[in-house]
Amino acid sequence: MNCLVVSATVQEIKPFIQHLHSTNKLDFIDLQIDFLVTGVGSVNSTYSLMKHLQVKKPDVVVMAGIAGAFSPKLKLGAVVAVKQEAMADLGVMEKDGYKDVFDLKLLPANQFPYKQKKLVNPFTGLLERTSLPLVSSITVNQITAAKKTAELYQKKYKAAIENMEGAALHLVCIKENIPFVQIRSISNYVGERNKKKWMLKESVEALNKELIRFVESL
Ligand SMILES: O=C(O)c1cccc(C(=O)CC[C@H]2O[C@@H](n3cnc4c(=O)[nH]cnc43)[C@H](O)[C@@H]2O)c1
Repeated sequence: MNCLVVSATVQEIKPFIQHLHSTNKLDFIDLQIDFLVTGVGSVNSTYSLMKHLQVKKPDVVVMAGIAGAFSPKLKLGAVVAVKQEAMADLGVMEKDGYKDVFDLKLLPANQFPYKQKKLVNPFTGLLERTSLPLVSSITVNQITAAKKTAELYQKKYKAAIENMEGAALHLVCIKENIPFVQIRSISNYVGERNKKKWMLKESVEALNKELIRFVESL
């Protein structure tokens, strides 16, 4: 089995890479792992993923990264799997409020690969296999720093977390019919721009613990 592990930055999967170098577990199982560090954001991740898929078709793609949470109900360092993504900031801010591409009728809400405006992971077996809480996520180009925007997104998309690459993974893998899963660890709360409050080290540690457990279970 070929597994592609994808992240926006190398820092997010460094402990996983170090673990692979220090274990001989993979010598005894049929699992080959490739890494892809895409750079931050949907444009970078779409390009990198498509470029990789042109030369190699993995049996499973695992995106691993940190994320912001909308509610303190999700604790910093908690690890979740994403069941669906929405592209939250693709639209227009008008006098009477925010309209996304679906509100603007530029995209039909159920046009493949969208289902009710969302990019839903159809590989439910893989999601269950993570044994992680399943959440709804939004993907943004700009980290949401304003409380008002955070409230707008949370209300409109009923999202628990936000990140900057997930929708690209969902769109590419659904369209290419490649099994995938997205695992995220909570590093900060959305709307809070003080990076000193981000629990980077702890969230990366928690993320990698789950990533190792999941990949070794494949
Ligand atoms: O500075 C570091 O040491 C460091 C270590 C690991 C990761 C980073 C990043 O900057 C990762 C950027 C990545 O994180 C996602 N993210 C995290 N929080 C949010 C958020 O509140 N809103 C949107 N995205 C978030 C995002 O996917 C970025 O690609 C730094």
